Amino acid sequence: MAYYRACLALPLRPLASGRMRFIATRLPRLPALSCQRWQSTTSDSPRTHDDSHETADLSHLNPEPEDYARFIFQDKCHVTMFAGAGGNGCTAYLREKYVEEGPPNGGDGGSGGGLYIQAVEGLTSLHKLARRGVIKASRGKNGQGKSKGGKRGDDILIQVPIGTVVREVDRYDPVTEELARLKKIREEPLPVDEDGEVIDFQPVRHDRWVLHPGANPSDFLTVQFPRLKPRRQAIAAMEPQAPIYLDLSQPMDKPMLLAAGGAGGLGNPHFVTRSMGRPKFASRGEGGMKLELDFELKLLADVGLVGKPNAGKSTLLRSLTNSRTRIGNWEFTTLSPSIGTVIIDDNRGRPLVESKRKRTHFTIADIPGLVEGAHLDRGLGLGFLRHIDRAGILAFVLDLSNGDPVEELQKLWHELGEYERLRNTKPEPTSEKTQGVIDWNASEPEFPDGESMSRPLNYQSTGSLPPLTMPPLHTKPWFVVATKADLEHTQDQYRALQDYLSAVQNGTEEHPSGHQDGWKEKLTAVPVSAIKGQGVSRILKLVMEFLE
Ligand SMILES: Nc1nc2c(ncn2[C@@H]2O[C@H](COP(=O)(O)OP(=O)(O)OP(=O)(O)O)[C@@H](O)[C@H]2O)c(=O)[nH]1
Ligand SMILES: [Mg+2]
Repeated sequence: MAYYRACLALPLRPLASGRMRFIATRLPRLPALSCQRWQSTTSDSPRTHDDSHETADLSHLNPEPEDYARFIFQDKCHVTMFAGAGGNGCTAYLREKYVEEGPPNGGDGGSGGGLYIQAVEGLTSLHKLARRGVIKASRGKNGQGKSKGGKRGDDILIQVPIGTVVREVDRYDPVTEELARLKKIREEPLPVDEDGEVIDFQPVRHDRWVLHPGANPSDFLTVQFPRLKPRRQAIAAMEPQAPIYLDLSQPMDKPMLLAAGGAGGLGNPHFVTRSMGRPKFASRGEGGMKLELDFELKLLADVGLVGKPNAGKSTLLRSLTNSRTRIGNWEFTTLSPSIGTVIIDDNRGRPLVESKRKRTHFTIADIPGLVEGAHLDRGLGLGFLRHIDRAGILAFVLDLSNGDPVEELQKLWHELGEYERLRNTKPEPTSEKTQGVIDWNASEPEFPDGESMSRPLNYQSTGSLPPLTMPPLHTKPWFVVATKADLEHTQDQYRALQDYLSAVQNGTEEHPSGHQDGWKEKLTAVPVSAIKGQGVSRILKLVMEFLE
C-alpha cells in the first residue's frame, strides 16, 4: 500500500551519532486524486488490450472531462537554504569547596545542523519544496559549564523526485569570508601614527568572542584575544565542489551533504596559556552557509509522448496505464506532464510481454501538446519540451483523422530540433537577435563588462551556471503511434505514413530531424484506437524491444 511522505524537509538527528533518523510524518492512505504517478494495467482494473477489449469496460478511455485527477505540479523552484550556525563556547571555571579559583572548564558549542539532499522514488513534483521557499537548519546549542558541550543542531533533509537537477545560484560562506578578511589584513601594511610608529590596533571582534558573563563590555578593549582562524567541521570535506551542480537521475540510498553546519565555538579551556591561566573569553560558533539553489525537475520516463494538442496522447496513456489524466475534445486539455507506469509482469502468471532483462515495468510521460513555434514559447510547449529531453524513447502520437500525418511528424521534429538548437546555444543578453527568445540560463548571474561588483553572485564559483547537458534528441530511439485509427478514411493516411517511415529507414528520405545520424532502426507506425484500447499491446512489445 503506497504511503506518501508528508513533508520534504525532515529533521534528522546529528550525523555524528552515525545514524540518521527520519521523523517522517505518515499520512493515512491518500485518495488517488492526490497522486500523479499511476499504477498500471494490472490489478483489479480491466485489461484494455486487443484480446480483451470486447468484454472489458472501456468507459475510462472516453471519460467525461470532469472525471480526472487533480494534481499540483511544479517542475522548477528556487530555494534559499541556511546551514545552522555553531553554538558558542562557554566561559566557566571549576568551583569546588576549597577551590576558590579553579581552572577553566567551559564546554564547546555544538555544531550547526547541515543540509542534505536525497532523490527518492514516489515523488513527482517540486511543489512542496517550492512552498517552503526558505529552509533553515537549526543552530547548535551553546556549551555549558562543567565541560558540557552544546547539542548539535538538527540537520535538514530535502527529498526531491528522481530527475531533479540542482544548480547553485549564489552562496555566502562566512568562513570563506573571514579567511579572505584575515588574508587582506595580513597583506595590507600596518597603519602608522604621526611619528611613524606602527599602531598595533586590533578591531574588537564582538562577533567572534564571548566574554565571561561577569565581565564588563570594556574588557573587550583590555583582553588580548589570540589569533583564531575560522574553523569548519570535518564533515565539510564531503560537501560538493562549488558551484553545486547535481543531476539526481538515480534514487539515492543515502542523503548527500550539501552544506555542513557551522563549527561550534571553543570553550575557554582552549585558550589557556602560561601567561593566562584563566581566560575570560570563549569563541563564538561559526556562522552557517547560505545557499541559493535552483531546482529543476526533468521527468525521467522511459517513453515520452510527443504530439500536437488533441492528438490523443492522454487517451493513449489511459489505455496503457491506470492514469486518470484529463481527456477532452479540445486543445490543451493536459496542462502539466504526468507519468504512467506500465506493469508488464505482476507475477500473476505469464507476463504481458517477455522481458529478457526481467523488467517488470516501464514508465510513460504524457506531455502537453506541442504547437508550431513551441520553441518560441508558444502554447505550453517550451515549459515542457525539456521533459522530452529525459525520456529514453520518443513516441510521436499522430492523429490519423486530422491532416497529413507525415507533415505533422515533420513539424514535431522541427520543433524538437529548434528546441535543441536553442538549448545548446548560449543566449547573448545584449544582442538584438536574441530579444524575445527564451533565456535558457535564466538564473545565470550576469557580470556587466568592466563593472566590478562588490560581491558578485556565486563569487566562489566560476561565475556562471553550467548549461544542462543532454544527449541529442535525434539519436534517441523513436516510433510513431498512429492513433484514432478507428475513424473513417484513415487507412490511406496510415499507409502514407508507413511508406514514409520505411523510406526514412532505407535512407531514401531524409531523417525528419534533418540530421544524417538520426535514429533509423525499426521505424514503424503502430495503428491504434486508444479510445477502444485496440492495438495498444503492440506498443508494449515495441517499447520492450527498444529498452532491451
Ligand atoms: N475516435 C477516437 N478518438 C480518440 C482516440 N484517442 C483520443 N480520442 C479523442 O480525442 C480527443 C483528445 O484526446 P486527448 O487524449 O485529450 O488528447 P491529448 O493529445 O492528450 O490533448 P492535449 O492534452 O490537449 O494535448 C478526446 O475527445 C478523445 O476522446 C481514438 O483512438 N479514437
Ligand atoms: Mg492530454
